[in-house]
Amino acid sequence: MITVRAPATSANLGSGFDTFGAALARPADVVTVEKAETTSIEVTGVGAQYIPEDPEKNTVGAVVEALEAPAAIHIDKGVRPASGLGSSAASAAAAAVGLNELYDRGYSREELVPIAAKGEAVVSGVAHADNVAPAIVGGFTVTTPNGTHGVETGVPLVACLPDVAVSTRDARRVVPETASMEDVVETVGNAATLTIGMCRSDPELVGEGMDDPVVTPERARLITGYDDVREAAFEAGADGVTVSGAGPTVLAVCTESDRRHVAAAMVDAFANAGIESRAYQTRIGRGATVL
Ligand SMILES: Nc1ncnc2c1ncn2[C@@H]1O[C@H](COP(=O)(O)OP(=O)(O)O)[C@@H](O)[C@H]1O
Ligand SMILES: N[C@@H](CCOP(=O)(O)O)C(=O)O
Repeated sequence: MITVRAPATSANLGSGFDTFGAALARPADVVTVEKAETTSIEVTGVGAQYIPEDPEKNTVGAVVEALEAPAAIHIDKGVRPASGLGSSAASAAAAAVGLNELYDRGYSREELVPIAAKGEAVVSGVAHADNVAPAIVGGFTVTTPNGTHGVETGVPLVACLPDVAVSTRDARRVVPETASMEDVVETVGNAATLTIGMCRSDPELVGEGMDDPVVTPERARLITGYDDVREAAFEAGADGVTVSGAGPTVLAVCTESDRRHVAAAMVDAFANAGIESRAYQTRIGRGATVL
């Protein structure tokens, strides 16, 4: 029997749609896998009532199939589903790492990324790998069809999760199909700035590179109170604010000394908009860990 903890993740980080991702030090899913003749899945924890135990519908089922690794699987959810915090990816990433070891398949962490991404196609229709990559590899990751590259960093973050659900499948429908050259140039500049910021563990530079004129404005419309929460976070000292993944979590980057104030300001702003929320005071952390 093998138990793996895989972290929540924040994808896109504004300027890196379907490409950038960051592992969060908390929260996380804990997945236990044990060899079995046929696959069974049991889910407990946060939002378990909304998660299918049918292997055809759960993200870990696609991983079992890809690795040809039938197992009795227990998922203890720490990452709420439909959160924008890579909930579906956390389970898939933990299962990929656990089953690879259980069946001695010999894949490297980077090689497990496209395998775990097959689970994302089950829930959102697209095998986007920007959540599973940091959940498996850790740190800040850049994932393209050529593979995943990551850097370790401990940049402080606040992930403020409002008490509403946004499904990634629905939120992908509002993504524009085209962008102007002006917007492309701005996005490339911001993405490059953010990447240098991550390499230097510099929250100010990361925040400067988080803006995106194409996808985020459309996604933000799906989150009641977004503009006020963003403004409140900046007033409390945040260096950058964006939608985490497909939302509804709002992600802020800041210095460690400002993190508590930023978290409180974001929760207050959501409350003023009539929405309860929970702010995770966290940082960029490690990928999946075998316990
Ligand atoms: N192991 C799993 N963990 C979380 N959600 C899962 C899992 N398997 C299937 N799902 C489904 O995936 C959807 C949540 O995924 P998604 O919309 O991508 O949100 P998130 O941003 O939290 O990953 C829900 O409909 C949920 O039932
Ligand atoms: N790039 C994807 C990321 C979805 O992240 P999630 O945490 O909301 O599942 C997208 O933006 O659709």
